[in-house]
Amino acid sequence: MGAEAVTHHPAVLLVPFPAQGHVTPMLQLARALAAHGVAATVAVPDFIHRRISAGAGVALASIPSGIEDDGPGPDAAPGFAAIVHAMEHHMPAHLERMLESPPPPSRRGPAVACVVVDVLASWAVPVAARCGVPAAGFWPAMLASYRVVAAIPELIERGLISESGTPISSSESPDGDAMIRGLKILPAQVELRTGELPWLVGDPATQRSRFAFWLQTLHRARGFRWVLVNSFPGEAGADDVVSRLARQGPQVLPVGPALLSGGLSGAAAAERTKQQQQPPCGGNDKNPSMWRADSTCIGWLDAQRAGSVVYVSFGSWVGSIGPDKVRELALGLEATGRPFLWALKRDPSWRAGLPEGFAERAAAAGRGKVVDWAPQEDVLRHAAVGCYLTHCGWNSTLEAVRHGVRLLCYPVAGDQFINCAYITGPWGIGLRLAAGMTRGDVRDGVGRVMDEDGGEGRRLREKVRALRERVVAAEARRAADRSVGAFVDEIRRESHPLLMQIYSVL
Ligand SMILES: O=c1ccn([C@@H]2O[C@H](COP(=O)(O)OP(=O)(O)O[C@H]3O[C@H](CO)[C@@H](O)[C@H](O)[C@H]3O)[C@@H](O)[C@H]2O)c(=O)[nH]1
Repeated sequence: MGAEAVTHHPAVLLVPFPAQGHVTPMLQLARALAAHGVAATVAVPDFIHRRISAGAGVALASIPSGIEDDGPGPDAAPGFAAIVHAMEHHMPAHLERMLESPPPPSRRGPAVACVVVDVLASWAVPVAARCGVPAAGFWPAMLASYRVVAAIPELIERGLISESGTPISSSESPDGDAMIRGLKILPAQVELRTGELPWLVGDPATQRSRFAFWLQTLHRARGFRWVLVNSFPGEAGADDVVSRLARQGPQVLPVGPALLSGGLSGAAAAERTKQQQQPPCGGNDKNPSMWRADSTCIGWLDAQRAGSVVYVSFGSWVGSIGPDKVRELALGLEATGRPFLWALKRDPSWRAGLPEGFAERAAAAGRGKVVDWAPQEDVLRHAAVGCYLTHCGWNSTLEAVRHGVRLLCYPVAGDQFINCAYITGPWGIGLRLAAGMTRGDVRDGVGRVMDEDGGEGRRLREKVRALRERVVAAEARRAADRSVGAFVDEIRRESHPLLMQIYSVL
């Protein structure tokens, strides 16, 4: 059987975790790889495949998941347990068939030189190993949060957490909220409590199962030759973290600014950098969204004063903060007297807390707008937006930095506490709301972030603009581009004409 000649364009199959905050950066990574001559295919579960397009230069493949598509809005997204079940029990056989089936001659594609697996989609690592294809990890979040997860064995060994991930009280911290700073896992100026570790989500049973998920992920991550991280040089302590991790295992390659530039290299990146240095409102990057964004948002923003609007969103994949907090947030927004745009899922667990007639009242007064799903990148680049009240998801954080928007943080789960610690600590680009969030906290927090007279708001704005300059700077982009290039060179060297083949269309 004569295999079709393998060109010098190695084929890479990318497998994201199926949530918006993971699919978006994986598509950006695919574009960055394509810009380096890679034939990139992103393989997503069927229920996502139906909703998105990959963009020029990148192919999209569908993996049957066994998950029913329940509806058009973000409220219909499957939960963590359903996703894990599909990933562990339904999708592996399909991926294996994809990697192993000899394609018909008419649909033959190039050999798969590498499978790039979202660290949270570690189910694909054993599949790649069975098929003899090397695996690289992709961490779509900050390097620091990767480091905290990678430190789980150390945290257990030092007695800070139990074998099931629960924080342990000690004489130094009787409440069990010991600072992990002393372990130098994070830079000294970043404060994270053990109660804010990424697996402590939900009730104790959920926390234990999340921790078991992480242990399994860490075990499988040993199969990675490289880990590509969606970080950037402005991340305090990043160099130290990279060298610590390199001593432990896979080569860590920070590729963040390349993703921010949408996968451009060379002259194109330089041109984009010039555009980015214009005031916000300039760019035109598409954020491939799983749901249709409310098209009236931008017109509404056009009618608001520059820097006057509070944008509120808790991302795509965060459990509800509960009706009481939603209510306090709504009343707090009203109490600010400022216009607001709130992306709030139609899911009853989020909407139940809204005071009766809240959205209608705000709309009638021309003061506020509540939508299911906003065109977030376009919103954040709009001159009317002066503050983003955020859950601190990593993509949202990057997007706010990219467009120079100050943050008011209400982290809810996972890596969001770590991101928040950077935002409010070393970067100084936002403030944090108290966990007990009352309407007064919201009113005062928004007031402080947007205050121009007292200086606090001005200081935050200067800091976010300075960070933005560092992140979009040509040198930062070149560094990320070099990381992507080095990775592509390695897989190009290692790829072999007789490696497995995949369907070119799948
Ligand atoms: O109305 C909306 C709301 C969100 N978005 C987009 O959705 C993405 C949300 O991503 P992110 O801010 O990272 O939040 P999540 O989707 O909740 O992401 C999950 O994955 C991230 C990456 O691992 C983690 O940092 C988060 O904590 C985790 O909740 C961003 O690109 C937003 O622009 C919209 O387009 N419209």
